[in-house]
Amino acid sequence: MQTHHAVHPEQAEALDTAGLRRHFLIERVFVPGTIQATYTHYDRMMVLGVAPTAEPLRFDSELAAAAGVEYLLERRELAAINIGPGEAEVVADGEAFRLRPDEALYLGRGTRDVSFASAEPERPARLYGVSAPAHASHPSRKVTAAEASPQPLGSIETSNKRTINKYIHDGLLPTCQLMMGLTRLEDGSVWNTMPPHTHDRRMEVYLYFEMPEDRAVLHLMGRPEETRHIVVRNEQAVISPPWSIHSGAGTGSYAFIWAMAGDNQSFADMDAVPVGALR
Ligand SMILES: O=C[C@H](O)[C@@H](O)CC(=O)C(=O)O
Ligand SMILES: [Zn+2]
Repeated sequence: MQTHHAVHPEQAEALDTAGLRRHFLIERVFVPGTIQATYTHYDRMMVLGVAPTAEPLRFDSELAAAAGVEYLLERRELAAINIGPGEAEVVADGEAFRLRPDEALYLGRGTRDVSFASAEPERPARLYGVSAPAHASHPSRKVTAAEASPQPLGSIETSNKRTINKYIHDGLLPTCQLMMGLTRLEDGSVWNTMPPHTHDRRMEVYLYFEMPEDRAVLHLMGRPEETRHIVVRNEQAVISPPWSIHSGAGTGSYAFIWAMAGDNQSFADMDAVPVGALR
């Protein structure tokens, strides 16, 4: 398990490229046949890359130990989206969920025994998950792509034509903290979240994916008046501290999964930053 501590903006502004990458980039989210875990001290959000091959995978005791409990979800909730290519079979306390690519799963606090399998090991599933502390137990459930109410956003003129899908949010199902969605850019569109925003009340993590190996996203972070960039490649995640913008331009199109935890669950609670205010 990797640990990422919380960084003050004054420290971040003094970092070089390697330092920014060490603190904010999760370089290897998926390793076939394993569960990769990153513990962040931003709202204690955990980032999980679950990549079952022939054998089902379970959370090991190291993860529960990191949270100081007997089993990982004893005092936590979890949300995950299957990024494919194959279907996933998740069994949570005896309840089976089959997830096609672009389907999500929410597991409530108190879910003790969870196993993740690929329905066809030669076409494995990969589940990208986030977990945050939870004060109450809400029902576990699957969320389909249609339920995520795809919403078109942006335009060709501003190179940001994309569809935002909201999978985990309070309009659809109750969670304690977690919000999660998937935004997919159209061919030829490269910008996400420009004009950018901050939301000091919630941290956010982006997983960039659906990119060929030679593609990159120049992810923008930092206080609006002190921006920096991190070059992010396929299936890498980047942590956005509460004081930071989180935006990016790709050398081609891509998709990204955004996930948040913190003080409120109102998607519209953002502090917009006009382009003219960026430095
Ligand atoms: O706080 C919300 C997030 O930053 C994302 O939802 C932004 C996003 O999906 C997009 O602009 O496409
Ligand atoms: Zn945001």
